[in-house]
Amino acid sequence: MTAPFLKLTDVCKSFGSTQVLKDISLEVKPGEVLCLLGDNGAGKSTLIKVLSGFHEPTSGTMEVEGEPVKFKSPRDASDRGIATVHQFGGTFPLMSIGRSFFVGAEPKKGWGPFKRFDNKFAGEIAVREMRSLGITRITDGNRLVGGLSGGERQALAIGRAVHFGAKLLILDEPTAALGVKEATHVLRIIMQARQQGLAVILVTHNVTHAMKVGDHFAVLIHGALAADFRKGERTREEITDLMAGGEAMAELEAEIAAYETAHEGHAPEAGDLERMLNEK
Ligand SMILES: Nc1ncnc2c1ncn2[C@@H]1O[C@H](COP(=O)(O)OP(=O)(O)OP(=O)(O)O)[C@@H](O)[C@H]1O
Repeated sequence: MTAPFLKLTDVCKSFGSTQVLKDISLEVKPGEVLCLLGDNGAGKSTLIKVLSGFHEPTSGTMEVEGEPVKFKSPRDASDRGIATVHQFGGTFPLMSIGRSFFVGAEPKKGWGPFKRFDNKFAGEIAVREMRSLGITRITDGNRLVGGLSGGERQALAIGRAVHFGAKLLILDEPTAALGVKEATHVLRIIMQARQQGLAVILVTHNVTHAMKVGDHFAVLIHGALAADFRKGERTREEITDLMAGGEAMAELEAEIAAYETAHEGHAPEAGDLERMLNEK
């Protein structure tokens, strides 16, 4: 059996007295897509930030390839092969494709004071990496990133991550702003990354997209892992219900809190509680 690339055990994250992540235990293996699902405010972004070194967990452990890790910065996470791609690809609209691809790691040509950015090389590599992800329409690395479609920008960002040695790709809502065709293309790129043996964490609200590419699913509700299951173990309706259930429970909790505030800290009586539950 393949060993996990990343393993979390009882990871918690609090900000002051607010506990945002509660005892998260999860793993993702090479060549596997883990879909992280959850409603707004469930804790998905916070979990991504913990995984990518922006936040340190308050407690719990993380292991990468079997070794315990403590990320002090995003650099530490990227040094371990964890790359996060955000919704719009995190690329720079006014840069050329080649320059954007190599930001922070610019290839140089010439020597001494004559050293300069090797534009031709950068453009060729960027175009080649995008081509390997199925983007064949882009042949000129001098084109501006701003002129690319949303899907092409995602491909550029993913190609860049792969080129610089990512082993785990974290994709944050990569299809959210895209049309159907572009979204399908991005899903295809995810499948390709998976085939190349990368581990992928796909964060999405879209159950249909998740079901198309996911091998493994984790649903967060109020910062806790409400469900963790593999492909085929739940139907689309069950997954959608789970996510919607989280929302309804949140409303109920808010009603109970409001009741307690209005009744000098007294919890609702059984009858009142039953009425609230029946309204859900
Ligand atoms: N720095 C912080 N300080 C205090 N609370 C925070 C902080 N960051 C996040 N939270 C809270 O943690 C909860 C989870 O937020 P998070 O952004 O992780 O959710 P999410 O699932 O990514 O939501 P969305 O899908 O809307 O982006 C929210 O209630 C949020 O207000």
